[in-house]
Amino acid sequence: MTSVEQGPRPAEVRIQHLRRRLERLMGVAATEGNELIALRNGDQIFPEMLDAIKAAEHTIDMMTFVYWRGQIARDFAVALAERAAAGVRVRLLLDGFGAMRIERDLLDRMGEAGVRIAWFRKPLWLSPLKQNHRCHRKALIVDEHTAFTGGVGIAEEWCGDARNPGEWRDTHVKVRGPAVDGIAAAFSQNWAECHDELYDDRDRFTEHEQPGDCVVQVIRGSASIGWQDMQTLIRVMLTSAEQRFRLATAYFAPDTYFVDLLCATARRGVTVEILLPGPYTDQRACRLAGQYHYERLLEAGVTIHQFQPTMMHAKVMTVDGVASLIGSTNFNRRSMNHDEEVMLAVLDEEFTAGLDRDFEEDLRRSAPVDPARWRRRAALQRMLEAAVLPIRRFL
Ligand SMILES: O=P(O)(O)OC[C@H](O)CO
Repeated sequence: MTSVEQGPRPAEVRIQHLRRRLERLMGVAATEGNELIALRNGDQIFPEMLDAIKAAEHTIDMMTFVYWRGQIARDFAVALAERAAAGVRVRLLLDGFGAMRIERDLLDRMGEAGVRIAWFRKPLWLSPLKQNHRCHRKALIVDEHTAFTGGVGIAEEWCGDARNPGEWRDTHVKVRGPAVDGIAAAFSQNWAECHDELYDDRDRFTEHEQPGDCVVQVIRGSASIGWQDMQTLIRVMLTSAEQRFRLATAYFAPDTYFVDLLCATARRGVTVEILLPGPYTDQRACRLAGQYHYERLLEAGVTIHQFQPTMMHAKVMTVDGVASLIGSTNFNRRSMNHDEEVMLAVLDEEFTAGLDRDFEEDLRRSAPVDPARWRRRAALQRMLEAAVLPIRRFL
């Protein structure tokens, strides 16, 4: 680890060191020549995804944790069904828990059009041991050369531009280039568990072009007992930070290891900024589990900001303005221990600067948690924080 006292090194040197560190510790080669476009909120995300689906000529693979209701849920179903009816191979992988609220008629319509739909670990069909391990990845891969991943779910909550509580704040990314393979593999890994057919003659397996400049490593997290790759990835990013570590997450409920690591990172002089949901969150127990740790984090110098206009649902981390993580992983035990996840490690100053600008814009619509006021919080709040401790490993 480089000590903060040594001062900043040129960005390209840090990027190269971080790249090699990640490649050797994760065992996954980074790819070059990727074009990445960050998409902010449903207004940008959904039209891009739907346009890509409508332009598909060979294959569409889509996986999602949330597939709920609303016009956007219908728009996706209609677009997928239309392409399947036109002869494109369309595969849709739905998490058996997260997508339970999908409307029956949409499933029927897609099925009749030829969309191959598979359910990942439908709760009642499984042993209790597997039910805790969900498919939380969000990925869309079109014609093997364009992919999307990030935080978005397919539901009306994600529509709009985070203007009010009905429009959640999220970030997704559109990827072209060799990194698409890693995202496609995240789909294939989970699809293989649920379906006999892994590929067919509509998969062309053609080479990727290099349409951009981004270096990207694609990391998959899988349910396991013991230490997980997703934990290693975040640990490397935190321990590599020399100046600034930023985290935006929907669900903040880490184990004590990661709380300690955040504190240690701040204590060695790195600016650690955390952006979390404020008054609007759909999982209060998870928020309480995270709030249990606020006092220690604030004492260590970590700043915590709560997003005010609506639910903050993005899953983004940036390091020193040179590298970023974006994907499906929340900063909680569920993402780091229990669920299938996919995260892009992007080693690129320009892309990271865009995410940092978004972060700063979000901060302007957030309220900081004041350490002195937090220490004086109500006894009831403290009791609620303690009350969720027994279930925190599932949050
Ligand atoms: O799990 P996420 O981060 O995809 O968010 C969806 C929520 O679980 C819905 O409650």
